[in-house]
Amino acid sequence: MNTILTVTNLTKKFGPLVAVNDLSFSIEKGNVYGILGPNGSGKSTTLGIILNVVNKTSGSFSWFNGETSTHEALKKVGAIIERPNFYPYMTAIQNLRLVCKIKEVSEEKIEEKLALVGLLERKNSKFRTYSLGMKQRLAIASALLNDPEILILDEPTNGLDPEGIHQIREIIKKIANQGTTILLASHLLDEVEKVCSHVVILRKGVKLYAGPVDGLLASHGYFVLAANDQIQLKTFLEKHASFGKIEEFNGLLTAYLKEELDAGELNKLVMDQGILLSHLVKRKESLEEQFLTLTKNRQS
Ligand SMILES: Nc1ncnc2c1ncn2[C@@H]1O[C@H](COP(=O)(O)OP(=O)(O)OP(=O)(O)O)[C@@H](O)[C@H]1O
Repeated sequence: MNTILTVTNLTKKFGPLVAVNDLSFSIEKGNVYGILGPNGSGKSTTLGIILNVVNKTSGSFSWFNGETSTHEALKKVGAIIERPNFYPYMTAIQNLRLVCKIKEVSEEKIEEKLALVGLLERKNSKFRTYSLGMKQRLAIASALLNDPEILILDEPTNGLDPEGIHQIREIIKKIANQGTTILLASHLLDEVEKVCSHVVILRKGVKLYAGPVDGLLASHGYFVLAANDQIQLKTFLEKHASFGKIEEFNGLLTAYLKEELDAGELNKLVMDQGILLSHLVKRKESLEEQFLTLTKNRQS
């Protein structure tokens, strides 16, 4: 594995408030990571610490297996953690030339990066004439000028309209497909579900889950059922090893699976018991439902 970042037992306190609480996770090359959590869960603070703009209280983090100093490592990191800020009366291309001078990188990638974010045709327009979405896309182009190993984005679609949101998400996917590792903070479940391969879920600075988005989605799901003899059906399901919790609501039984079982197999199993189903639907919990379950179970 090619590890880009390792965070170990990271804690940040602001006075009595623990903004990040004993957080550990790692980032491997080529994946798209989301840090997901509601407002105030510690996402921006975590990004600030790994980018050396916020001091940690305890714990550690190490870039690229600790092969270089953090200062050197951060030259291989592209980050947008604030609202895009460029000179309003300068054009996109003039602004990016200035960024190249400041970052001491060559200007040769400017047009390529403007094309990547769909701004090549507007390269000679002044920054002040840009929409918020265009400003955000210019910020992404700017962060990519030195072909960083990893791109870090804090709430990249905040404040954008649906079209702007869609454009940014498509650009993030395109950048990821070119092999750049991405870490983004978001409070939007569907954003993480649509864009990320991996997720770290935070609540009040505490990690609730870290791993593949698919892993979180790979619960075995549940059946919603009704039968001619509901009591017999419930008794059968309670005894069957494939099922965990069984709930009854509005004349329907919800039976949560502990292992894979498809609807056809279940139908046959209950028919063999002489039970006739009048309702049979198999569903999976959405990421949102799983997220709510996770956070509900940990309420302090
Ligand atoms: N400089 C600071 N001084 C005091 N408290 C702070 C400071 N920065 C952040 N906090 C607090 O730390 C907690 C985590 O904030 P953080 O901004 O990291 O959360 P977040 O998940 O990024 O949320 P948001 O999306 O709202 O920014 C919050 O309770 C916040 O009020």
